[in-house]
Amino acid sequence: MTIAVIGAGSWGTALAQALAKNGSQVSLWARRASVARAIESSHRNPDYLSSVELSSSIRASSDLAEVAREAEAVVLVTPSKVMRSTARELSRLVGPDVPVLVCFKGVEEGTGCLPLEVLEQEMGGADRLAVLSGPNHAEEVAVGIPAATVVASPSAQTADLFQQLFSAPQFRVYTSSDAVGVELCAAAKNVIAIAVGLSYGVGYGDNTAAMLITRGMAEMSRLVSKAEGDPLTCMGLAGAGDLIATCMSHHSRNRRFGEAFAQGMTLDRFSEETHMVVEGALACRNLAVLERRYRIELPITDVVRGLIWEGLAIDEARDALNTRSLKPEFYGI
Ligand SMILES: NC(=O)C1=CN([C@@H]2O[C@H](COP(=O)(O)OP(=O)(O)OC[C@H]3O[C@@H](n4cnc5c(N)ncnc54)[C@H](O)[C@@H]3O)[C@@H](O)[C@H]2O)C=CC1
Ligand SMILES: O=C(CO)COP(=O)(O)O
Repeated sequence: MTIAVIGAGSWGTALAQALAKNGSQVSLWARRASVARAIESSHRNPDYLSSVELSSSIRASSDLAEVAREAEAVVLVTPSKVMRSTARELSRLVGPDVPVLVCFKGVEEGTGCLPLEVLEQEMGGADRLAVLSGPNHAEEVAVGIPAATVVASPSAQTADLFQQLFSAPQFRVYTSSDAVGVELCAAAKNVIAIAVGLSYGVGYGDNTAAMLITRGMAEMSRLVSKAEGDPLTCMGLAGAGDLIATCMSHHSRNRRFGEAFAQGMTLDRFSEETHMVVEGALACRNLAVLERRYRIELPITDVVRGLIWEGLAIDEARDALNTRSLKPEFYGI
């Protein structure tokens, strides 16, 4: 099949490579023409995963129309903040039955819409849409270190298609019908990873990290239940799996940002220096819409938002969490 991969950052590059190694012809869209040209001429992405030699079945271009024209399926790997504008542009370029897979992680600013909701509004056809998420650091997937992931879609046929396209001995792909659960876990876990990074950054220990991860799971479970996802998804690869990988791995930009922020780094400077996206920094704001809509408490998400965007001090954040009213462990789930 000919697959358009939209976004040539770390994850787009790794997924393009995975598809090409499985026999697909990949057309990779890079926002910057210089990156597309470099991939065409050297079979390496100069800015992301530059040590990985890319398959000759990957062609790159910065012209979205050229990349999308022949596509039999589309894989979206831009930052989440451009989900709607990208979907709108693609709706004019790809046919109404072309399957589309979301691989970015986040919810829409202002509306709290989940990615598949936004895509359905802009491109139509819920059954052709799917989301892929799991404990998958691009740096490891790109070099074939064993990993597993989940593809969720309202349509079993669409989930099966993407499962087939990506499955390899070193990359095990499960399917799920719970797209809502997978999308919410993907957005929420990045916020918790920032909290864990912050906690290590101020010198707290492994007990604190485990507390944040486990109570972060409670927040994810609350969100997923209220949004009528399947709470079991929180126990799976897209939930607990990705939460653990992101909170514990030094590959994680969210965790690294949290550590750096605790030591005085700003979000703008981190983004400028790394040229990488810190999805949790936006998600902590965007999830507040859902927190209000569902009348649930997301206390860790609240303090991360307070720290990054509202001038909350670390000591105030610690106290805000640890002086909450005492309650049974599984209250509100
Ligand atoms: N890196 C990873 O290991 C994984 C990343 N993801 C998700 O994939 C999505 C993309 O992240 P990465 O590939 O890691 O990117 P990255 O952080 O490695 O690089 C940023 C990418 O975003 C592009 N970009 C920046 N502003 C843009 C704009 N206005 N419009 C279009 N593109 C723009 C840059 O050109 C670059 O390709 C994020 O939602 C991330 O959470 C998901 C799983 C694993
Ligand atoms: O989603 C990821 C791993 O599954 C990547 O996490 P970071 O964006 O924190 O690097």
